[in-house]
Amino acid sequence: MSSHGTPIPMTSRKSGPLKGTAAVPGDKSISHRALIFGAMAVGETRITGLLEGEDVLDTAKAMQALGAEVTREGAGEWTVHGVGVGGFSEPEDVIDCGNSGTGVRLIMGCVATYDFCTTFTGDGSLRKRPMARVTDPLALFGTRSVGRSGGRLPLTLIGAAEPVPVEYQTPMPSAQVKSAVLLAGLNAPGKTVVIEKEATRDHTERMLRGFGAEVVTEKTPEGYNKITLTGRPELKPQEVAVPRDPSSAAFPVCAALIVEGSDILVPGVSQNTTRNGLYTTLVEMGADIAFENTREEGGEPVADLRVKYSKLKGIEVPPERAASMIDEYPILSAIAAYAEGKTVMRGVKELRVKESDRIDAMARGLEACGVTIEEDEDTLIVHGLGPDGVEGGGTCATHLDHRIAMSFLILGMASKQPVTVDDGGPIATSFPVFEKLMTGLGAHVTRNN
Ligand SMILES: O=C(O)C1=C[C@@H](OP(=O)(O)O)[C@@H](O)[C@H](O)C1
Ligand SMILES: C=C(OP(=O)(O)O)C(=O)O
Repeated sequence: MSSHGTPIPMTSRKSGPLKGTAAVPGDKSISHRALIFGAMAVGETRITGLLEGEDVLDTAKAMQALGAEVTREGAGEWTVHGVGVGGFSEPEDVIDCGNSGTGVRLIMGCVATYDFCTTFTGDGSLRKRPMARVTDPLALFGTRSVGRSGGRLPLTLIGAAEPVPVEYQTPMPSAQVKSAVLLAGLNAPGKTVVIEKEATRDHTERMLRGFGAEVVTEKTPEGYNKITLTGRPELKPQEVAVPRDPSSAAFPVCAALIVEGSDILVPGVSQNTTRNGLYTTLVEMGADIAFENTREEGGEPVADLRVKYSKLKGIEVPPERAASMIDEYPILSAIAAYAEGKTVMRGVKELRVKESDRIDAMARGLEACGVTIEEDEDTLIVHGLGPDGVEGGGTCATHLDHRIAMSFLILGMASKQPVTVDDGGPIATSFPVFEKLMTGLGAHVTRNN
């Protein structure tokens, strides 16, 4: 279900060998940022390959509400006439970010250092997610906020009239929190500093440099990342070619690994070390993946992945890898059911505050499909049943979470009984062509009404 629609139950069942090319859509993180930075540049930014998923479309609307001109020119082709740093105007209505944590948290950063008021809301999932992790550091700039208990949406930000620059160490590994602080720092004088203990995706830093801001990343003596941004730059419009999304690529890649006889090509998968933890993990599990034609696309290192059906073995995923594959744990836990032995995922408590509590959602759905799991606050362990051992047959609750929906639909492509999800609608937030793309490879996935 999208923010306001009716649920769309979907079912997948044992599929023939998957063959062909899986060209997944544009990267969600980079798409949000291309629109936001375009809106803050002076002049016309051109974007190609933009992900036209609901999350990103909500960010496009928000940029319009703040005064930028955002136009769709063709499939994935967009232009943004930016207003320059300091140029946003007070939105006339509530900003609805739908299902998107990235959208709402980055846009909170954008408006935090403007002398005006912005009210945010979102769908039933987003209204449950914690926002104090962003409003706390924004308060250091002088921004005030009033939200529901626990800092939940709907929430109003009263921007700082005379912002001061900030130095902040993020208490959890979060690119959204880091980015919110850096974005607020754009309209503050002087240098804003963010320190992160564990490296998280670095698209904000890379792209802001591309738009002409001064952003310096150094290592502290303890080995932490220290990012220093010089405020009030003039951002120059760019041509942004959005690379494909490695988090979406994970679904056809993992499907090919568990569906017998599969052999697919997944072009342009990011090798950015802040994003590619899943691929390292899959290789350790014994996946037959060839990384071909390594090159640069849209400022990101990418490779074409040739993926073949593989006998997987369970492993212990190093906790320090978590940030680089945080959105991929649901699909990893699904295919871990097909491995020999157990797959241990520790240091993953951030999964509990995503679109759903992803540890709980995966645990309950896997159990409904005959898989034994163990969990605690920060851990998920899946006991693999081997390539032919997964029963399936469950109906899995997706809790308005696209990655949970897609993970269970992939699970059902190799299980003995079909797997149903109660609502595949949220898939449109990040991967609107999922069903078409998977069907095109030979997978059996259908809507039930
Ligand atoms: O900055 C981003 O684009 C994102 C950061 C991550 O969230 P956290 O910052 O909450 O870890 C990730 O889960 C999300 O899908 C996208
Ligand atoms: C966590 C995710 O997104 P967001 O936080 O932007 O809602 C995701 O896409 O898996």
